[in-house]
Amino acid sequence: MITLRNVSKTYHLRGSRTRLPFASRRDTPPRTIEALRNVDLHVPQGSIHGVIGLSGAGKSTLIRCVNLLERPSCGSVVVDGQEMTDLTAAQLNQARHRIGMIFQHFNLLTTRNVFDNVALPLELMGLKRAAIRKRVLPLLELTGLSDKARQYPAQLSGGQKQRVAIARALASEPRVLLCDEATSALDPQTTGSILTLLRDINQTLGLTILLITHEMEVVKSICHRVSLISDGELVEEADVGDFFTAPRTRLGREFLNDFLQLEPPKALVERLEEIPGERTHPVVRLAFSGDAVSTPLISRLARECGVDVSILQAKVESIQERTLGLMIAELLGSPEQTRRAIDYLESHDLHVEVLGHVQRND
Ligand SMILES: Nc1ncnc2c1ncn2[C@@H]1O[C@H](COP(=O)(O)OP(=O)(O)OP(=O)(O)O)[C@@H](O)[C@H]1O
Repeated sequence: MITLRNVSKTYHLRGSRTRLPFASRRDTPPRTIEALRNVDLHVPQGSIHGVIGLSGAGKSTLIRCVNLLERPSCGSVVVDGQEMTDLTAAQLNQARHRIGMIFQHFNLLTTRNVFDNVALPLELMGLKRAAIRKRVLPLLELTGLSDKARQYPAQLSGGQKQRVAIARALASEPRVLLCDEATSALDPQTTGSILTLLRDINQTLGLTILLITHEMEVVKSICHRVSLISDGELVEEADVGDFFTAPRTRLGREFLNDFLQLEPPKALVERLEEIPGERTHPVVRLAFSGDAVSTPLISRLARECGVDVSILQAKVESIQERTLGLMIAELLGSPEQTRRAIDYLESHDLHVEVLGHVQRND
């Protein structure tokens, strides 16, 4: 439904030279910022795809390139089979009816009530008042705003404002919804209700959703797939369950550890050595899902490999329909025994990451 191929975006900072003395302008190259570099992304129809990254990584630029609010410097943007970069201004206007967008700060018109905010895109499309009513009323129902139709944005909570924005984005019956940090201004409970609404819309209307966020909670709650953006490049892409089990990049692991708060104790981290020695034992991070969650693997590990397991931290997370177990543990035994223990865990589909090795105290 959305395909970006080799998309780059460079901003040229105009005016950065005009403040310089005239004689030096010629010798000072214009400053440029490469906000996106060679981005490839495919979001299939009906899926929810999250792009997560730190501030300044290029998330907003990326999502704005999809509906050409930002025109890419090069590359191809195909939405619903249409190459967006080839369209004339009038064609682009038409194409944007098929691409709804919501924003962090809602962008509602303060002088219009809820009904009229939702009606706005339909008025711009030239629909008659009766046809507009026919579209708007079910949308107010869908977003839980039927009793707020005559209220103005100033009379609404943040969550209600975002519901209005969602209803407005859906008014032109888009095939795609772009969400630009849609829950970042909301408290956790309201965030939850907006995410539930987005998931319902995705399921009932089959709407394809591309969202950008810096919150792992958003990715965990509703996304099917996730991409990680860093310095304008997509550095990792995975199914959400796989990403939470075993992120492949250092940045991915940092996001996950921050979110799960699952780190070995600080005193232990200070003693961690990279290279194993004769008298060290490994500290491991284990991630397991599916059958492994309910299997007594740790006691079997002790029985079958002869190692003791000292659990430092453990957690069970629900990632949509999947249960994910996470643990940080020391494997206590000889180098041969702990090697066998890691092989045993991997053969039972656990993801094992050796965080380092600590000297034995005995
Ligand atoms: N209109 C612009 N002109 C010049 N530089 C820009 C413009 N918009 C964004 N940038 C720069 O491009 C880079 C990526 O910005 P972008 O807003 O896409 O990041 P982001 O990941 O959305 O950040 P945040 O989460 O803080 O909003 C940054 O270095 C930013 O300063």
